[in-house]
Amino acid sequence: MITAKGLTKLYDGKHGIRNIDLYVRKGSTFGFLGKNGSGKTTTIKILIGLLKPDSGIASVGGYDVSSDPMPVRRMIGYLPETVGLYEYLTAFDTLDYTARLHRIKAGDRKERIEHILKDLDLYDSRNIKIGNFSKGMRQKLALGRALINDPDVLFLDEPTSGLDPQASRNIEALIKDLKKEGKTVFITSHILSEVEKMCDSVSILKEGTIRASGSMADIKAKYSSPSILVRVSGAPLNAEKAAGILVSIGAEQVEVLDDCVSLKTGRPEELMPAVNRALLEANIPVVELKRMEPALEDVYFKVMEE
Ligand SMILES: Nc1ncnc2c1ncn2[C@@H]1O[C@H](COP(=O)(O)OP(=O)(O)OP(=O)(O)O)[C@@H](O)[C@H]1O
Repeated sequence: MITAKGLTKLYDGKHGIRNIDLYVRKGSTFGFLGKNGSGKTTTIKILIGLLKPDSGIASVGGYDVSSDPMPVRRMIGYLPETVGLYEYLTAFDTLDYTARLHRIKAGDRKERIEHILKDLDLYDSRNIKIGNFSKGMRQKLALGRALINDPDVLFLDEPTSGLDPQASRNIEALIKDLKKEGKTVFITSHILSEVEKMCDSVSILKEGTIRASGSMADIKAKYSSPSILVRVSGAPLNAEKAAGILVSIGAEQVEVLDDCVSLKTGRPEELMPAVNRALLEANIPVVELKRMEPALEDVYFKVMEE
């Protein structure tokens, strides 16, 4: 649905993006990760036709973004990183204004706007001026604006940035619903736990180039490994003691976390009986012993270190 080949855009011969290749499957949710200034917004702006690349090609829904921008514009919705809303307009009028810009017919406009306001849980606030809206309400309304033309593809630049946990969770749920409706969603975010829950695949940018890409499962398998978590009683002394014992039986990357010891291993099932046995022999009571899956955060920091 979204493809990019060799996208390069340098602002001053140095900063920007270099040779970006992307592929986002129709109906999937894609996470685009990277530090501040790594080039996420630049890439999004090129993909939606707001910025011309120095070289490379991008297409959305099979249409070349540079040479065929109109069908691309019709099929996309964009939530910018910085949301600009008119403070003196109401929520309804904000969406009405955007609907008119999209030339949505007068007869369809009211129904479409009300449908979106209900979906976003903003219907009761439809006649309130934006100047009185909280940050979470503004973000939801901006998302509503991006949805007004019922786009097949959504580009969301940091959709939950600066929101409280409840507002973030609401946006997250909305994004999951969009995926269920079959929409393709391209998200940038610094909140890795959210990306992990929402996205099917990710690319990680560093200094303008992609350093890692793949499905969530593939990228975790490539850049991280599962771990074993052992909770012992009698912490902290026993936890420290347990860590020493685990190192002595050949465990790697052993870490003490309060009353738990974590160790990374590519073969947790094989190692778990040996861990249990060694701690029992040392008279350290094991309260819990379980396999932990790698987190996207582990992958991200590993890629950043390389
Ligand atoms: N209009 C511009 N003129 C000059 N340099 C720019 C411009 N826009 C972006 N840059 C530079 O290009 C690089 C990439 O910026 P970009 O905004 O794409 O990063 P980002 O990953 O979206 O960052 P953030 O996470 O902070 O939003 C940065 O070094 C930035 O300073």
